[in-house]
Amino acid sequence: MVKPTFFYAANESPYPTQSATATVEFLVVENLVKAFKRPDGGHSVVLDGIDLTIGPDEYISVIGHSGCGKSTLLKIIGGLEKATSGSVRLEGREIYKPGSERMMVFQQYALLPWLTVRENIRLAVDEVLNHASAAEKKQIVNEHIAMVNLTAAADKYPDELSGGMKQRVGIARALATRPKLLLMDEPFGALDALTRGKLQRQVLDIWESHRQAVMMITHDVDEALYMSDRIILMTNGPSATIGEILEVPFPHPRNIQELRELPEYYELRNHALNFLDRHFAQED
Ligand SMILES: Nc1ncnc2c1ncn2[C@@H]1O[C@H](COP(=O)(O)OP(=O)(O)OP(=O)(O)O)[C@@H](O)[C@H]1O
Repeated sequence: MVKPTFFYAANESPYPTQSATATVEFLVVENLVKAFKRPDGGHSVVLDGIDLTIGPDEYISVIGHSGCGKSTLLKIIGGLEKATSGSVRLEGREIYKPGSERMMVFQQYALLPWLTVRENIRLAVDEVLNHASAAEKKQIVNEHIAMVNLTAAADKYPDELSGGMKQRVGIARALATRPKLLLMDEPFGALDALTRGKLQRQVLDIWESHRQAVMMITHDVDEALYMSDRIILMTNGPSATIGEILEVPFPHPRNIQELRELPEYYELRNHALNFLDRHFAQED
């Protein structure tokens, strides 16, 4: 795929406009269309021709204006929603229902309130890693509780936890089942700036040491630049598609303060913000 040069004339953008090809094909989305039935009997086309290829250890962010279809795309990849046409293949196999190799983390934590932190994570591990021994499962649960710094809160119930702690449980729960693909829908969206920064760092630490494919929806360009390898910029709905894909060339592990010193960081940031402004203006 085309590498950004960072300095280009306005009409000579080096960024691809429709599709991206990762070096190794892991997840392949091809000509994906999603239409919802309207109450008047007609159809609203939400996603119109999404083409995307993601590698097995890539961190991808998806950005676009509210309502353009980001969550719908994530749900189709998660198997929670069916495509109207087109295909989604994971390691060559068509996706048509949820599967344990794909785990989702939502903005609202979706924890079971009558179970403790440990029990919430254990339940998911029991469901997915059913061939592991009891001792192995216990170790996996403890390891993931420690990864997100929740050992001291392991026996607390969700309503005894802060929002950031609940989100850490949701992330630990998803990671503990060892999915090949982690799908996160605005995972830090409900958190205050300080908690958000800490949790972004924790998720990056985990990902940098246990690489897997991640697809994360965010509204925050800085978050996308800090965390991901590529940023998918969606056009506005209806009939949204991929407008551009930005490659983020900074090596991991990343340091947010160092990134903020780089002119390239601001080139990419401005490019993404200008893309969003342009599309917002078109909608008006
Ligand atoms: N089950 C459904 N039935 C009908 N329309 C739906 C359904 N789910 C989503 N939509 C519509 O599809 C469009 C895209 O919704 P979606 O939630 O995917 O957008 P989004 O980009 O994730 O938005 P946001 O950033 O606000 O979360 C919206 O117009 C929404 O109303």
